[in-house]
Amino acid sequence: MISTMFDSSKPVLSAVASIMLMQTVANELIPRELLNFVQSGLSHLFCQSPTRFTVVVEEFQGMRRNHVFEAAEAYLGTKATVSVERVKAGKSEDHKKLEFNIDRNEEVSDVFEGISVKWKLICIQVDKSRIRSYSDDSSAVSEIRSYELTFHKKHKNKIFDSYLPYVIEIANQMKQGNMAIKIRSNNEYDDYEYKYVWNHEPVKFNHPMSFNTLAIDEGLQRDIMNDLDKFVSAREFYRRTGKAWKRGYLLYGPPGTGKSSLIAAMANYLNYDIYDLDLTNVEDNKSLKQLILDIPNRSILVIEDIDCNINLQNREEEKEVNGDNKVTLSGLLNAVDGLWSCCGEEHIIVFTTNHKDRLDPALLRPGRMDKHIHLSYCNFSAFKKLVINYLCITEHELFEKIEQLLGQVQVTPAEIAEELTKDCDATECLQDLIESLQAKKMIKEEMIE
Ligand SMILES: Nc1ncnc2c1ncn2[C@@H]1O[C@H](COP(=O)(O)OP(=O)(O)OP(=O)(O)O)[C@@H](O)[C@H]1O
Ligand SMILES: [Mg+2]
Repeated sequence: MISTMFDSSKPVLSAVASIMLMQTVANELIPRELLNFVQSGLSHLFCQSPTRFTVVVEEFQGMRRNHVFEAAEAYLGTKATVSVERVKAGKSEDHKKLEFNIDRNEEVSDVFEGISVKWKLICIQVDKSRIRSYSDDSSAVSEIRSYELTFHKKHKNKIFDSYLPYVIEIANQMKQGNMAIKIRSNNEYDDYEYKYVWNHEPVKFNHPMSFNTLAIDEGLQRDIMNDLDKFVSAREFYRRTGKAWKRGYLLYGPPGTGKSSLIAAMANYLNYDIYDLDLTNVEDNKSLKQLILDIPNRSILVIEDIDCNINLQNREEEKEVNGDNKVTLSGLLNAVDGLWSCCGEEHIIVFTTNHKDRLDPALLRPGRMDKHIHLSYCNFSAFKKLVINYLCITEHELFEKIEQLLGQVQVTPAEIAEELTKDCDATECLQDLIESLQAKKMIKEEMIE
């Protein structure tokens, strides 16, 4: 709840006298905590300058936490470390970084588009037995907290229309950035609904793959990263054009070329949660719709091996083959295209396949998946990246030979990674790799003959 207080311009003597008299009476009759609360409000009212305007942001709206309070708390935490002398620090298991909060009665100054504002955390101690408790547990609040935001009253509109929304937006971004990535899959059977749902307890996504460790062609990597950057900063574009803020990627290529690794790198780069959809656990199109609707903003929906996961190849036949009770390709396309056009924001959809040629043309049509990314066999630039990751070297006399062989045989990054993880020194690893590449080359030559 945000409430506002106008400043009184003139402290009036008689008013003060009345207050003193009331105070004496009140001391006798009113609980001390409530009195403190009233006193603090009154003194504030009389001491402020006539040009100031104050917005009070209370921690609770009825029984619920106030989102503006939470946003202010997160936003001011970062400001506090530079502008006040005492902060509170904390970190929970779900968070990647430390979080800071300002302490009670601390003031934090901020400047927004040339407007100076002041925030203050007001805490009123109360006896738990005398107030309605905000939570059931024994650590129920024993103080009433609120932030007071004070500024020149001529900036009232700007503060309401731009500054407070800005604080909320920044707090949201910080919250997203600080949350550890989670992965969910639809492998939890709901005994009441008789179907699989997203597992309630998400698993922490600890995959270390990043764009620094992913070994793909440098140009391709730059292109993908630019595409992701453009996507996340395009809120205004999507709003203006009325398009759903989502982007679809089709990753295709042989096994072991890094499709799943690229998904992990994307999730780590964007800090998005992963929703790994197993189509074999989806009963019908209706369940699919529900699963997709349940995916929150800033998530990546992954459907791996789309070609062999389910019979999605031929839409003409799908009615006869699947009837109405199964997931069909059009059901999938409608769920992805239709639903997300009206619900949610910042969704990325990734399909992977080893056989792009087996996919229904409806999936490949321009505009369906925004970007088709071909992950292929290892070239020399990708190899050098793998060597840096696995052997921590950037140069070696055997590189020339390897570069030559990589131009002659097809080998996946996964196969090279396997050679480089052998328990031996760099030279031995590279020699073993050369031998295996030469063996591949011989097999290839024999097949041609
Ligand atoms: N481009 C790559 N960069 C770094 N490591 C890679 C790359 N490709 C594969 N690897 C290594 O090989 C392993 C398997 O790769 P990954 O699972 O990403 O392949 P995939 O293309 O998804 O294969 P599949 O088609 O079988 O699902 C990874 O765990 C990683 O160690
Ligand atoms: Mg994979």
